[in-house]
This record gives sequence, C-alpha cells and structure tokens, in this order.
Amino acid sequence: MRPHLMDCGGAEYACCKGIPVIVFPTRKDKEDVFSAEDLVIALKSLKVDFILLAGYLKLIPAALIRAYPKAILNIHPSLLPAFGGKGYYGMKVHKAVIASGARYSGPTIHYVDEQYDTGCILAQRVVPVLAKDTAEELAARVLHEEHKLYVEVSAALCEERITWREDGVPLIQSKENPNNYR
Ligand SMILES: Nc1nc2c(c(=O)[nH]1)N[C@@H](CN(C=O)c1ccc(C(=O)N[C@@H](CCC(=O)O)C(=O)O)cc1)CN2
Ligand SMILES: NCC(=O)N[C@@H]1O[C@H](COP(=O)([O-])[O-])[C@@H](O)[C@H]1O
Repeated sequence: MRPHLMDCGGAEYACCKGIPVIVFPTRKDKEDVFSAEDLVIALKSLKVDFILLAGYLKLIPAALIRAYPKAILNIHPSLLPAFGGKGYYGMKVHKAVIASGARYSGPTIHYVDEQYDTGCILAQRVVPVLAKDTAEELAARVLHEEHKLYVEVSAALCEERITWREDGVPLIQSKENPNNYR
C-alpha cells in the first residue's frame, strides 16, 4: 500500500479490489505535477462515465467539469442551499446547523458546477435535529441517510432514470412506477 493512500478509505478499498487509483491533486511535495487536463485524459482512457464525490475537500477544476457535463455528483451533509459553500465541510456543517437552531437537516446530492455546492440539486433526505444533539450525533444521523441515498441515486444514474425538467431541475424517475418522480 502506497503510504499516501493510507488516509483515504476509498482509495484503500479500491486498491484491495484491483480498481485503478489516481491521487488528485498530487501532494505538493511531489515534483511531477499532474494537471487537471492530465486527469481528464486518464479518466477518459479508463472509460470513466460518472464521477461521484464523497468527502472530497478540494475545488473540482473547470477542465474536469467541462469534460464531464451532467456527470459529476457530490453529496453534502446539509439541506442545500443552506449551510453550503466555501468553509462548509465535515463537522463544520453540523456545528453550523446546530448553532442556527434549525430543526431539520439531511444530505443533499447535487451536480457539481464551478463553485462549491451551487450545482443543481438532484436528491435530498430529511432528518430531525434534536434539542440536545451534539454535532457528532447529528453527523451520524445524516451519514446514515447519505449512505442509503447515494446508492439510490447511483442506481438511478446507471439505469438512466434521471430526466431534466424544462426549468433545468433534474428529477429521478421511480423504478417501481415510471409515472412518479422525486
Ligand atoms: N467545483 C466544485 N468542487 C467541489 C464541490 C462543488 O460543488 N463544486 N463540492 C465539494 C464538496 N464540498 C461540499 O460538499 C466542499 C468541500 C470543501 C470545501 C472547502 O471549503 N474546502 C476548503 C479546503 C479544505 C481542505 O483543504 O482541508 C477550501 O476550499 O478552503 C467546501 C465544500 C468538493 N469540490
Ligand atoms: N462538503 C463536503 C462534505 O462535508 N462532505 C461530507 O464529508 C463526509 C465524508 O465522510 P467520510 O470521510 O466518512 O467519507 C460526509 O458526511 C460527506 O457528506
């Protein structure tokens, strides 16, 4: 195991399953700089169709967004547009939700555009914020929903059950009843 992968669960899992791993951006102490354009070439050569962000904490460069239109998703641990944007990640989000007195929170899955957390919202789930919640307790409640929601949305993506409303809002067609959307 390459040492720089030891702090990334997803990379460790991929390595164990024989799935190619690319670290981006390459750590600053490395001489060879791997550009966003290099990353696009690598992803296209690996025939990557979709990019799903989960806990990725750097700004996705415009070159990657242009190369993967309507194909990059992110999961954020609040009900966007609330508690999103630069500086809102991980436990910082849940602390801000609790400090605001909000009674509900939950995960948002959205398309990635060139700013943090401003892309089209695709799916959300709601969980209660309890009066005596710590940030850790709220984070665990939201994360439980995140893990279910990302699987549902990934299935819809792969089964081509995502359509776009005339006003540009993406909808997920129900697998059980194609006449239902959410
Ligand atoms: N082009 C985009 N890139 C990314 C998006 C996006 O919507 N568009 N989403 C983020 C994920 N994210 C929230 O869901 C998020 C991640 C990180 C930050 C942030 O403020 N980062 C800090 C640096 C943190 C660090 O390096 O430890 C910063 O930029 O100062 C905000 C939101 C992923 N990329
Ligand atoms: N704004 C981005 C952001 O805060 N993403 C959040 O980071 C956590 C990653 O969990 P993990 O480290 O267990 O995968 C998840 O809760 C995800 O929503």
